[in-house]
Amino acid sequence: MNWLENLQRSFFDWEAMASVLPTMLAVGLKNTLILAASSTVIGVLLGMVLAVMGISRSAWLRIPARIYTDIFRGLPAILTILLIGQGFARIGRDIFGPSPYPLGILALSLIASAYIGEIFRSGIQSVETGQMEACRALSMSYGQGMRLIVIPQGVRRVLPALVNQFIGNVKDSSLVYFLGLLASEREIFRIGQDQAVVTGNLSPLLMAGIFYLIITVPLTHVVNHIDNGLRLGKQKSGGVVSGLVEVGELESGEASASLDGGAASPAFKAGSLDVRDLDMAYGDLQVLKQIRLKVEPGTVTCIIGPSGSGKSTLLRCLNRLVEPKAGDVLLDGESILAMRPERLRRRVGMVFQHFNLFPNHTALENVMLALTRIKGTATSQARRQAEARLAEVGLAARKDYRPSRLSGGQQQRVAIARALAMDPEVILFDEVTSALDPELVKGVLNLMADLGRRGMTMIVVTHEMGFARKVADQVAFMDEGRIVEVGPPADIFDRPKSPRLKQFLAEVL
Ligand SMILES: Nc1ncnc2c1ncn2[C@@H]1O[C@H](COP(=O)(O)OP(=O)(O)OP(=O)(O)O)[C@@H](O)[C@H]1O
Repeated sequence: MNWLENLQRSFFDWEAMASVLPTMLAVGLKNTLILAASSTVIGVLLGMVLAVMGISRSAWLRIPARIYTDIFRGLPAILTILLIGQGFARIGRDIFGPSPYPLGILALSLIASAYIGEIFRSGIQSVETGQMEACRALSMSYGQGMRLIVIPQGVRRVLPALVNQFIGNVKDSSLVYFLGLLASEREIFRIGQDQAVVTGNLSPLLMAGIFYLIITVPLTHVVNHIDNGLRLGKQKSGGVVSGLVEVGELESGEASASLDGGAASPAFKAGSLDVRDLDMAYGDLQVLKQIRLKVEPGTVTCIIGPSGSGKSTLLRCLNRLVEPKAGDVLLDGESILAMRPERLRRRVGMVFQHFNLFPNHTALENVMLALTRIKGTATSQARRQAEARLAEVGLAARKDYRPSRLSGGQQQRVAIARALAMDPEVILFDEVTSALDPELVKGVLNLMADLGRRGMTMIVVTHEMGFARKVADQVAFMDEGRIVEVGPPADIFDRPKSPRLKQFLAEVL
């Protein structure tokens, strides 16, 4: 039993614990939190700068950020603290007085920023490229897209990792004691250690350990909570759609509602397009060759063809998500190459295969965002317009849902409402049903057919031959970067001329 008593005296000397408790609370806890919080705040600010430098296209920014990160992540924390705290002690005393805190905080911040910069950088780079594409298609500049969508999304994703970094700073703050703390500025560890010398046992240090756990354990639970919250999103409206059956029912009901509502809706200010000898290459790979295509106002043009024939690339040239190498495209007689891309994209909207909705915004916010931020529409008016657009696509009741709570078909209809809200003259649809479950395809195609009937100029890259035959005014067949045949659907599907189109139809029909 002797060893048990020994252990008890070493670790559980209640009197020693009770005597150290008030100092621990009043001095240690306060100072530890000051050290950890200030170094985390400075670390976050520096880290954000490092992250932006780290993803910059300029090597002059990227390389210094890399070197900084390698140094401060590679050195042991205690070495950095001693080098900064003692190396700059003289200057520190002249500027800040006798307290070693400012230099300690600086050292902790430099270390933290190297980690936080990497956390931010990976967060920002983990945002899908489609998000930036959607921003650009909504006529945002690169800077606006980064500021409004990509960086906030990246930062949200790494919030849990940032809380972990704060926990790291709480623990690393104990190293500042190596710089020799004033009595009034001792942090948790130093108080525990000093008192352990007085009492001759480890109980005050165990107490210090308990204090660290009191700070860090609840924080790890906060991390989990934040993580869950961010993943699920906040549900603003009352009803939560659950179960496949319900989603399926809503899908068909809402789709037909959109058709009914559509008939009464006003016509669009449809534009014309004239594609003239367009060439485009990715490096040495010639992807578009001498493309010529005329699109009359208020008509639907479907582009069909085998995979890799250049359909998507042609579409992307039309709103300059990629730049053609030669040729021109006239929008209502005006060269799109002479326009600012952002200006062009207000007039030529786009809907993507993978929707590219902004996941941290509700359906309504997705539709409103470009109106308020890019077009400068007043919030109340933008809200009314966005609600009307969502009603048009049959999703008025889902306006407060985030994309993750919507079915694929509903998400795609929100994406169509988002494109419509900009009042474009032309909308480009890039295989918008390819990523949908078969039972959801019909609702989206019905909506598109409805838009076509109401006079929207639409260019639709599609594998849905039934849709092309029924809805298109003209169908263009592409192969190996060329438009091989173009004409009314009846000619293309029933009287194909070229052997290549005949072969393609034989394969897909
Ligand atoms: N960003 C890119 N960089 C390099 N090559 C690319 C890029 N995007 C597409 N390509 C190439 O350009 C060619 C045309 O691609 P595109 O996506 O336009 O074809 P598609 O007809 O739309 O095909 P799919 O029906 O499979 O989507 C393909 O050979 C493709 O590999």
